[in-house]
Amino acid sequence: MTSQPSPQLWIYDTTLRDGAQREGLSLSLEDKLRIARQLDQLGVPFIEGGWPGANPKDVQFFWQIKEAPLAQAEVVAFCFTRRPGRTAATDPMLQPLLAAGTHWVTIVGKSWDLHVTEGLKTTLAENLAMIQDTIAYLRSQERRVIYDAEHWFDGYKHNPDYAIETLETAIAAGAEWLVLCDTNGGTLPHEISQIVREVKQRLRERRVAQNADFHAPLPPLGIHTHNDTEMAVANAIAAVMEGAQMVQGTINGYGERCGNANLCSLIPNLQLKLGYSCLPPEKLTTLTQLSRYVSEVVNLAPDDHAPYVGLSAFAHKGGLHVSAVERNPITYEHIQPELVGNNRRIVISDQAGLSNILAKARSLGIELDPQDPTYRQILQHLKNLEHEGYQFEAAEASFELLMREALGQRQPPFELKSWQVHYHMMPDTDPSQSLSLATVKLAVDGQDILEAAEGNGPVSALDTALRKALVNFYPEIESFYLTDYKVRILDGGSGTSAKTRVLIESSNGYQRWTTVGVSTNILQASYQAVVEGLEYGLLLQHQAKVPLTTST
Ligand SMILES: CC(=O)SCCNC(=O)CCNC(=O)[C@H](O)C(C)(C)COP(=O)(O)OP(=O)(O)OC[C@H]1O[C@@H](n2cnc3c(N)ncnc32)[C@H](O)[C@@H]1OP(=O)(O)O
Ligand SMILES: CC(=O)C(=O)O
Repeated sequence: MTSQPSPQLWIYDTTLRDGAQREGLSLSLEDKLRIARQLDQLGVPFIEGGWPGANPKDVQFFWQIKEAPLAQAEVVAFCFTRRPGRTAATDPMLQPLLAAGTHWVTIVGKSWDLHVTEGLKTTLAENLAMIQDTIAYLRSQERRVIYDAEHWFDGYKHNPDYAIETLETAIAAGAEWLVLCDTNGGTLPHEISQIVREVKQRLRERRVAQNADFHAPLPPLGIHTHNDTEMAVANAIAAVMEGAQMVQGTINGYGERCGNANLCSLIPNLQLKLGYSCLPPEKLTTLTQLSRYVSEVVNLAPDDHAPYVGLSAFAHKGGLHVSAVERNPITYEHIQPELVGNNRRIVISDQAGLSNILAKARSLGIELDPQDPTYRQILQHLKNLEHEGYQFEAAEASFELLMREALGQRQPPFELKSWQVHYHMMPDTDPSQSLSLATVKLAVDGQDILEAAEGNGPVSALDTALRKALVNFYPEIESFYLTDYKVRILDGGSGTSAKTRVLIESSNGYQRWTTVGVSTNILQASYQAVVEGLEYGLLLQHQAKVPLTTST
């Protein structure tokens, strides 16, 4: 039996145009070029680069792409129809569009009569003329045209005959794709299905009415959805199930208001669940990397809980889940994480069972004997510490140290004898000018060291004093730095004597690790997290990471 080839869908990415309409997201020219090249590598066939003429950056983007073309993707330039009362050939917006020099252009036009009369302040007939004139002019200039029917679904609900007429006009003028847009994002999947079905039927019926062949091909339909009802992905899928062949969306769902259809969810849904061909399968495995790359470039924290590509998308925390996943991953995973370039993670917390400990140990390179009572003891110790306020799911470095200690394989690089911090604040002075002084007394290999350092806060003074004391013994400490410092009050009801949790993220420039400290004294909690951060960094750096072994 021969298998059917997967039906092809055309992915149209609009991260660089509609994605950039998200509040709080701003792309430089360099950012746009970098993202375009990554999308090209991913195998996305259409990349909407921007609106040439709307701003200088978008004009430059297309120049740069002309200088150094992409490997495979079509870069598309976006624009609206000519304005009322002009001709396309003389409309100032269409000249920069042509100057962008792309093969494909996308023209957005009005479908909703209300928008024509209220938004454009023109007549329904003039709107049809704007669509016709603009597309025909661009065709005469040898451009291929994708027609974005703005507010399609709202327009169709209010005045279906007029909405259909706008599409007929776009077809007659030479549009090669008709993209139905849920611009306000308020449509639900069942409405999308019904309207797309009706549109196909009505376009065919009009052909018959015009004595044309009912079966003669119509331009294929596309879908462009917004997420105002959290339905953008579902709505795009509903349209595809009714025959839409182009799917517009953005990486990580960035976009105006609540965003656009998230391609990082949509593509795997279409390809892995519904059997459509969107990207080469080997490219799909780079989707997670691309999602994180784009969030890095746009400087927005990645959504850890994003389906498919989020850090937690395949993270297992509950002991029962981990136990089952260890036996067979499909028990709690809907796909293999590797298919989208993600990976399984086991989270350590008070929700853990022995399976979490064993799995975490394995990820550290140790095969444990499940019968060894030490692991039950580690689990109990972990649960007791979490009860006191520790949080190990965010501090895996501290958990590894805890596990090494329980296995008798922790070798602290120094012994603390004592430490003190003084905070010096003069009345009426700028707090940023105040100074803290820390002194630490340590022993390394039996040698006592006394060191002091100043800092603009007590934690920074303590951190600096520790480093000064240790740097002669461990010069690599100079490459360590703190990348994040988070404080959480655990029992606010206790006022100033509340218990505090401090999480510290450290880095050596190419690895990051997080440690935790808990105390009623914020300095003690910070000290604990700082010291474990230094110890873990040394463990990594020295490769003194002696493989752990079972103690039995
Ligand atoms: C659904 C979408 O996401 S569409 C894309 C929306 N994206 C953006 O708007 C971002 C880029 N936009 C811009 O930089 C600017 O808005 C520009 C350069 C396009 C236009 O700027 P301006 O000329 O100052 O106009 P403004 O932003 O106030 O928009 C209103 C004008 O657009 C016209 N207009 C709106 N939609 C259309 C359309 N589909 N076809 C033709 N003209 C339109 C209005 O009639 C109005 O024209 P008027 O000022 O002559 O009455
Ligand atoms: C074209 C577009 O971005 C929209 O209608 O939402």
